[in-house]
Amino acid sequence: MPSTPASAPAHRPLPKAELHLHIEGTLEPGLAFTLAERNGVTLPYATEDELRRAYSFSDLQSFLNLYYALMEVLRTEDDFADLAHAYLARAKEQGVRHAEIFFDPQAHTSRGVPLGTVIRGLARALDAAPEAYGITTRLIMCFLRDESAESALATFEAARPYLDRITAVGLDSAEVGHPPSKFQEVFALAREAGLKCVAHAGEEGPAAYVWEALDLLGVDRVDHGVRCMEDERLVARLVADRIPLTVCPLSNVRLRVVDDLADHPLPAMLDAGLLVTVNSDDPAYFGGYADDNFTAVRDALGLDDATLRTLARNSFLASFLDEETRAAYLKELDAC
Ligand SMILES: Nc1ncnc2[nH]cnc12
Ligand SMILES: [Zn+2]
Repeated sequence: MPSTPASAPAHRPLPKAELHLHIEGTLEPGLAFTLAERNGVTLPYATEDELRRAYSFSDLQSFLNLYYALMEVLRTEDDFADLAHAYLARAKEQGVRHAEIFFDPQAHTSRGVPLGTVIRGLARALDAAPEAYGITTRLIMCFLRDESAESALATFEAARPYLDRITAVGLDSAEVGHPPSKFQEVFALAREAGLKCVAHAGEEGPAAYVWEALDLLGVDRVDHGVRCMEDERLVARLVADRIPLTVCPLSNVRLRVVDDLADHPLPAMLDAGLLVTVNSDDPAYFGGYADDNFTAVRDALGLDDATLRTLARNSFLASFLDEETRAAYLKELDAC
């Protein structure tokens, strides 16, 4: 059972950017019960402990089933603002200076929660973040790949009034059987609108999906991407084009993408020259936030301080920050 750290790391964490973080995946059991009570929702678990005992996953789908079910408690603008505030407070303790945050609009609109409620609630917390937590943020709107291409297109059209709040579009949810090619049209529209593009690819799905994300969706970053290591030509392409990969080590263990953290391909990915970053994915479910992932790979893989610094540096290099802010964060890292 995951044990979410109750307090800040004992050491002083390196300044870093979090680039792969689903805001809905930061819903801790305590907040889930608070919101359930506030909104008159009955959860199918009697206590927080009972809920935590459900956090034992056999694959991505088994996690997604619980992830979508718990979203039932998120109903109002205040709920989304509280969720984001809770994440930002944790992120600050973990040395996160910049966060590029995914949200899943279709998982809310399909339950009758208007898109504007989701975006306004999140935006309220993110607008307060520089002053309240010393964290800059961006929002990334993800399409659920196990929903239809038409649903993604309708979601993008509904989001047009809010595009000034959105930096990029992404692609997540159940990967196998839902290749990036299914979403070519909506990604083309997003690029036309000036948005950046990212996609989950090569988590459970094959290296071929990473090729499609690059060639058909024109992604600026690949989320997860660990299975690129099965295709030498693909690794060469990712290295040559300096395409960042947002790797999530604790997630990969919990969702059985790797058997054990000690077997994680992260060191081989770094050795291959890939622009790798370390991130937390759904930290409430996978047992750790950003710095917990850094600490876990340090301990399991024997990474030295220089390598951890490279990972922190990569996180800023791979971000969608403007050059001036990026340079300021890199300077802060160098001085740390
Ligand atoms: N690890 C993951 N992979 C795909 N979709 C997700 N949605 C939330 N977490 C995810
Ligand atoms: Zn993810």
